[in-house]
Amino acid sequence: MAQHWADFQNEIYLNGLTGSVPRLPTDLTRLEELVERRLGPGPVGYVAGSAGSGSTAAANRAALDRRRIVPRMLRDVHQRDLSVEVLGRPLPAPLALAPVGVLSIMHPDAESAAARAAAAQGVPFVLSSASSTPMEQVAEAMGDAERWFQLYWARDREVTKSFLDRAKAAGFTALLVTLDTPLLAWRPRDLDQAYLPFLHGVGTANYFTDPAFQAGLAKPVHEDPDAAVMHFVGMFSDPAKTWPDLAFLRENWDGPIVLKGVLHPDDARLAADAGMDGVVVSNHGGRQVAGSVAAADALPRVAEAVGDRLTVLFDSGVRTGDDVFKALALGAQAVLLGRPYAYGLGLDGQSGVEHVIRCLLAEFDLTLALTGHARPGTVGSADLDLEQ
Ligand SMILES: Cc1cc2nc3c(=O)[nH]c(=O)nc-3n(C[C@H](O)[C@H](O)[C@H](O)COP(=O)(O)O)c2cc1C
Ligand SMILES: O=C(O)C(=O)c1ccccc1
Repeated sequence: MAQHWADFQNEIYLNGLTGSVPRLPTDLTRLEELVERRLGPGPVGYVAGSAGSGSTAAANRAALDRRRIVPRMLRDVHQRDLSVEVLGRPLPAPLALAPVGVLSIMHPDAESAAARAAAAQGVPFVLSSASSTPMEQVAEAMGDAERWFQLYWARDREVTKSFLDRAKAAGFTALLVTLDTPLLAWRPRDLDQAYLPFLHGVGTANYFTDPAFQAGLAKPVHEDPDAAVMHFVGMFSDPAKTWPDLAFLRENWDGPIVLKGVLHPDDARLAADAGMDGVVVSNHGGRQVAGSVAAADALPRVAEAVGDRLTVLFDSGVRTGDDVFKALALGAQAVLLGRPYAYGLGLDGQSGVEHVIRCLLAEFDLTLALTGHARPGTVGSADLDLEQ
């Protein structure tokens, strides 16, 4: 598999011989501006936006930028292998695509295109509960790649049970339960543009096709779609949940369960005590708590607390191959990527997402090589400058 990313490096480099530039930039931080030009301010505002005045999203970047890598020399890096084991399964690289809801605002093929891209590159795709396409349909697009399902833990127990049953039947193996969104945060960019896609029914496909959800409606969805949307808004998450409630999920899901949105080491310990298999250290890409600790600052503290008991994954702010490297050095086993692949989707559908995955992993592969590593497993805190 390592060869695969190296082939892409060669392909992009050899373009230089013929002067043919890549279809999309290889610096993934440039995609947001391009997609804004293509799709306008509404959809991009929703994806790029974050909580409050954006301080958490900025802190996520600052915490990654602040860490500096100290490269080592003469360590035989001519052959590299990016593969890792996560939740007991082999992955070709320490990367998965994060659950991103409402993807049809970026591209009509939405989650199916992103899932096909992930499958083509062999990386897991985490399907959001709030997808624009029903989970059964996306699962069909996923081929042999790992299928992970993100659960918004609904107020209605019957809907949660139905989602778990459907996800199981559709071949999803791991469950990521998002804890940081009991309510949607104050997001001025969306409020000021009056752009809230789910109020128009985008991202409700799993709910509107669900018999348990339908049972809670006075009239069928097609007879009163506005009432169905309001029902979704009121029940998709539940601010009354507490730690003992996790027993219900543990009883109703056979595969690994990972809690997404853990930032405090004590919460990570509670996750382990509740029989969970992992955590995603994440602040939802800065979209939930304005003023929150940067995810990369929380990561080493969580890894220190539970790294020997739980799988520790990371997201929020990853944009480059060296960010992936830094996350591993801070204690993550793999990272999830959010906005950049949504922008790739907006610019060029499935191939745009594939471009993003290939660029990120080609750059990560080079970062490994240039810092003296032949595989991700040897990366650790000794690779970072302790002064930072
Ligand atoms: C437009 C958008 C929608 C999202 N929807 C979900 C979702 O449905 N479920 C979820 O757990 N996280 C969701 N997230 C958060 C991502 O899973 C992830 O935590 C975040 O995007 C990572 O940060 P990054 O975008 O800086 O990579 C969403 C993020 C964005 C940008
Ligand atoms: O926008 C988000 O961050 C998110 O998680 C979400 C929640 C509900 C519907 C769509 C997206």
